[in-house]
Amino acid sequence: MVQEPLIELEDVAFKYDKEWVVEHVNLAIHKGQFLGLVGPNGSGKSTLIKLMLGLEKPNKGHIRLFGKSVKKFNMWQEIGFVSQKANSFNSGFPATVYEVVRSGLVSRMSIFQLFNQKHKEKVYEALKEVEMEEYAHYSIGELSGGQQQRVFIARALVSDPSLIILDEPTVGVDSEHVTAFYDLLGKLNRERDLTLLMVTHDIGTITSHATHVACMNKSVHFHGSSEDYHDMTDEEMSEMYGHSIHQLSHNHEVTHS
Ligand SMILES: Nc1ncnc2c1ncn2[C@@H]1O[C@H](COP(=O)(O)OP(=O)(O)OP(=O)(O)O)[C@@H](O)[C@H]1O
Repeated sequence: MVQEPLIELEDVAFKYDKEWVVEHVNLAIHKGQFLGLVGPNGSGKSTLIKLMLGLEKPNKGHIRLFGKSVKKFNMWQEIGFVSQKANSFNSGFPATVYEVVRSGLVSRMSIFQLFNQKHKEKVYEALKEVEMEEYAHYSIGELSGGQQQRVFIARALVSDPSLIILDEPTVGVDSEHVTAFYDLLGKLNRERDLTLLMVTHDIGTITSHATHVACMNKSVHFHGSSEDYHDMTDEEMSEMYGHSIHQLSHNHEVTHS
């Protein structure tokens, strides 16, 4: 039996005002995939994520999560979200790493439930998965950008989601820690069978970690395996990214002109 996609977009279009920012998007993300969503600035990637999370409503088309229309979807504990703004705490922010991760459990609990020993174990399990156990009692603001993002992955993991969506999570992460961050995501994808959707500008890095790549510029111009993405010609790449971007080399590192 073919499994239903965890996320499915069918001919989705959206505009904030008069101009369409997302057009004719068809995209399916299946269980076990690690999909990198790339595209130039302003190409609609974050908007697409907002549509998937039900934060904006499409003007046209259909969005299904776990086989259900996003309008009726209520299993939000199945979807974790890590944003690019997560790592912006200053050093005085009054929460420990433990408290930040534990807050990921709140949506699962009724207001009458108290945090118990089981919840404590779950928090430590999640911290262990991101190799941040020994930082449990540090203030979140004391940590580096890369460490804070690991804590936010733990916060997303603590409610045992099937899917985590990340919107440019490496913004603010030192370049020497970016690879380790991608390695962690790759490990969670393979060993925990966690499905990942990640918006990123790190075109070179994402293709060596993600199983699939989707490139968008209002609509999706390419969606396939990372291997197929590597096989694209320079002409196909330039066409997709438009004239404001020059391809520097065939490993798909691009720069803006
Ligand atoms: N709240 C909003 N109201 C009006 N227009 C918006 C809003 N948010 C985004 N836009 C516009 O929609 C278009 C798509 O923006 P979006 O942030 O989705 O692109 P993006 O691909 O995520 O960009 P980036 O890579 O720079 O983060 C842009 O032209 C942007 O200016």
